[in-house]
Amino acid sequence: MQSAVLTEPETFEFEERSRPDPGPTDVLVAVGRVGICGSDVHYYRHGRIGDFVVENPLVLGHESAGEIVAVGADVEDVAVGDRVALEPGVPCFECDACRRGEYNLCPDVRFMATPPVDGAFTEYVAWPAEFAYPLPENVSTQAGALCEPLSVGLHAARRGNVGVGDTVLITGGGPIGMLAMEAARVAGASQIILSDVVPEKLDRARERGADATVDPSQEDLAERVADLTRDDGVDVAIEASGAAAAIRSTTEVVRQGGSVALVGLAGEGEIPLDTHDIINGELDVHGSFRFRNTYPAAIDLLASGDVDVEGIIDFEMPLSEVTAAFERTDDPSLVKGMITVGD
Ligand SMILES: NC(=O)c1ccc[n+]([C@@H]2O[C@H](COP(=O)([O-])OP(=O)(O)OC[C@H]3O[C@@H](n4cnc5c(N)ncnc54)[C@H](O)[C@@H]3O)[C@@H](O)[C@H]2O)c1
Ligand SMILES: C[C@@H](O)[C@H](N)C(=O)O
Repeated sequence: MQSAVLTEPETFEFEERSRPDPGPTDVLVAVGRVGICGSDVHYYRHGRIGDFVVENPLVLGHESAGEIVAVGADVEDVAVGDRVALEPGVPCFECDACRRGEYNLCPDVRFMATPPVDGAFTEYVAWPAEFAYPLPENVSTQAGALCEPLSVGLHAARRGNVGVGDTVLITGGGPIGMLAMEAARVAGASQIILSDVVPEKLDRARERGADATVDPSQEDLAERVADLTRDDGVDVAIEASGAAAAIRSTTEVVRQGGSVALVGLAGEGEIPLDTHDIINGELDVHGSFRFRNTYPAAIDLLASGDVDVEGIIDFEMPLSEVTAAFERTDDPSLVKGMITVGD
């Protein structure tokens, strides 16, 4: 099978590898679609994300879906021919985090496209059947692949305790912010404000249902939020930009007793937050790391049509053009690129 392998920064090489053999509890999936995530682009450009360093050739891509072509001897719940979305993080099931049910926090998680675990820019992937979720007929393979960033959004909305009638500010209109918006809406938010510094992202957010948008490079975010909320502040802020200024602003724009979900990763880990705002206002500030128990909900929401993920896709390109596709993601007006593998 053909695999696109990152051999050094900004270099994909195509390698002919043998198809993996599924273990007894695995499925073998013919990959159909793989989204390009910001972390893939970061590994491509820099060869590392923090402590995760690409020391050996690595297959990127962790937003994937495809069709099962073989199953291990002990697999019962899925079958050859099923189209499935692959949840990319497989935890150990033994550590304290796993036992608490917080399997996204498992220190031994094997997460696709995170060194040294290969991802899905390849023709076939063998993956535990438990982490392969069948897609109903009306959910496309593209949408199946985007269950992954949708899951990040769903987890953020859960971590931020978004509830019925809430006003929610989402900072950042990349794929995570756009899909956090979908998640906030289905969690019951009645007013969603999205901020970004790229005008096309703001247009896109309004087209996708944002009630108001703010460009913090052109106007004062806290003032706009005050205007939009009768000086109250938002109930929940979901930070999905990773920009230091946006992270800092979260505690200023949330109402007393409101909550903040921090998703975006800043280049620098330490960002000053106003602890007086947090203490005096009894703000709940939550980290939101990847996701847990979201794929079934994501697929149900896609099948019912309650959320849209396909509308964030700007382009699809074949695996053979993976380098050009990665280069194209530099355009800040684009939200999501996708790789087509196979037919
Ligand atoms: N916590 C997690 O589990 C998790 C998972 C996936 C991604 N992330 C992180 O979430 C963030 C968003 O991911 P993405 O893929 O959507 O990234 P992205 O880079 O595509 O989107 C970020 C958006 O933020 C905008 N932005 C920049 N400065 C801003 C500001 N001051 N105010 C508002 N918006 C601003 C950018 O224009 C861009 O549209 C990244 O930091 C990423 O590393 C975290
Ligand atoms: C969660 C996933 O999308 C993210 N890029 C990560 O590697 O953590």
